Amino acid sequence: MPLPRQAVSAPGKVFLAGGYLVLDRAYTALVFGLDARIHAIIEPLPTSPGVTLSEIIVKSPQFRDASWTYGYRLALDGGGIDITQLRVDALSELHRNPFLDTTLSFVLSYVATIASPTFQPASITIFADNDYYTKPNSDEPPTNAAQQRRFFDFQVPLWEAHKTGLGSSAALVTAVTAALLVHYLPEGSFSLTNEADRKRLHNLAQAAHCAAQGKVGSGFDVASAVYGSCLYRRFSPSLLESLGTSGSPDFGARLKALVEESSHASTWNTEIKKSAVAIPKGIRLVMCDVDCGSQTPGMVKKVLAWRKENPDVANKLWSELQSCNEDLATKLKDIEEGRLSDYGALTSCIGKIRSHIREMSRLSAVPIEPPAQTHLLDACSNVPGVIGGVVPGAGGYDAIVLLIKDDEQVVSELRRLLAGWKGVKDETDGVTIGKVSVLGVREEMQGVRVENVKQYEWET
Ligand SMILES: Nc1ncnc2c1ncn2[C@@H]1O[C@H](COP(=O)(O)OP(=O)(O)OP(=O)(O)O)[C@@H](O)[C@H]1O
Ligand SMILES: C[C@@](O)(CCOP(=O)(O)O)CC(=O)O
Repeated sequence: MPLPRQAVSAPGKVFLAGGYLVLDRAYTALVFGLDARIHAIIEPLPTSPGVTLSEIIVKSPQFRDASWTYGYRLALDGGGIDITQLRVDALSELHRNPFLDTTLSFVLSYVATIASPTFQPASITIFADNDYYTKPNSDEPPTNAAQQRRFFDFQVPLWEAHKTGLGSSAALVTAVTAALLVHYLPEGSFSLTNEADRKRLHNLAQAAHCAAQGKVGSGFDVASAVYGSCLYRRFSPSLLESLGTSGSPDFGARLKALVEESSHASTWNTEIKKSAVAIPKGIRLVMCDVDCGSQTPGMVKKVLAWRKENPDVANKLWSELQSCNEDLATKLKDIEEGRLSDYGALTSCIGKIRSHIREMSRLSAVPIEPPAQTHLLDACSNVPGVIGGVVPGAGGYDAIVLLIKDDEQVVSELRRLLAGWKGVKDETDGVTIGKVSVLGVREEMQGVRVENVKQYEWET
């Protein structure tokens, strides 16, 4: 019997408070899932009668040249499943997508340890909600049918698309991992609504995402893709140290132990508190995309080097920032649960967070909240109904996030302000921020979920 066509989706994120601090387990992050999701639809790949293929095809139809064909086979010495990207014809170029090939090799290696290591060929289609990438000429009304579809046709290759920083790779890895598990694990042995199974998904997606990135970050983006909005404390990076690379002897067994936490050494100490976060009724998040962009890895390195050289100053500043961040989470919950009604308390809390972040920027000489973003945040904060805003995550010139009264009038006022926004040139680093646009996304509490596959029928 052929396996059914199934779909899952995972949310993007906005990192409201705790950037950099969260790299150290002593601190936490306040992360919100967004209603912009990455969808993965998986189905058997039809083959001619009598033909056996070991092939998985992944397509991203919103982009040009975005089709990846993989062959798979059992590696020697328990090394898991080897994945090889195949050239579909002699003339086509091979465009690698490390997030896909690493995810395939990790998930199939894991499945092979608990089910049959022979996999039926499959096809996976990826759709990303439009706000993950800046729309070309987004101020102009869509001109053709392709651009009016639910999933916009960006008409460029993926590497030319401008990301808006919503965590596309983490949502992609999480959605594809979940789709493969739902498809290949024996019926009844995995469900996205079962807590223990979500944990397995989290562990596997974190391991694959870190391997694809070639570094172990805090993992907040994969955690929010799996669990949605949460207060997050990272796992110890040493957990992943002994995993080794896919294909190395006994990789499959080590991966299984890590995913299933079968020993003390492979038990994840991640903390996810969903009950500690809320965006109260009457308030919403708004993201404004700044068409510029920063180099997060370089910024992280510099901030960490500054902290290492100045531990006393840095730790004092980080403790103060942590308590402001905790205060913000508490105040949001207090409003949500009726213990506080004054949004002014949130405004002052956000003001304190920003002033600590600017101090960290100054001391580390890293443009976390650079003057151009200060100018933008201040102007937005003066719009009636805007409670306050920050540079999310690593900061820089990527985007800003605002907490506002949940009222269309406030969004319209913001759009009016930003339509004529002229960034000032930053004297320190010479950067002028480009166009700023309000994205359509807002917060969402729910993490990864199964989707009704019928909704994509007219897209594929
Ligand atoms: N729609 C898609 N289809 C296939 N692969 C995608 C898609 N969107 C993103 N990716 C993969 O994710 C990579 C982008 O990941 P990266 O970590 O650089 O960005 P991000 O996660 O969106 O950024 P940020 O952490 O700033 O939010 C792409 O190069 C590609 O490999
Ligand atoms: C700086 C850091 O704390 C956050 C980076 O966040 P973002 O990719 O800018 O959303 C790094 C990390 O947590 O891995």
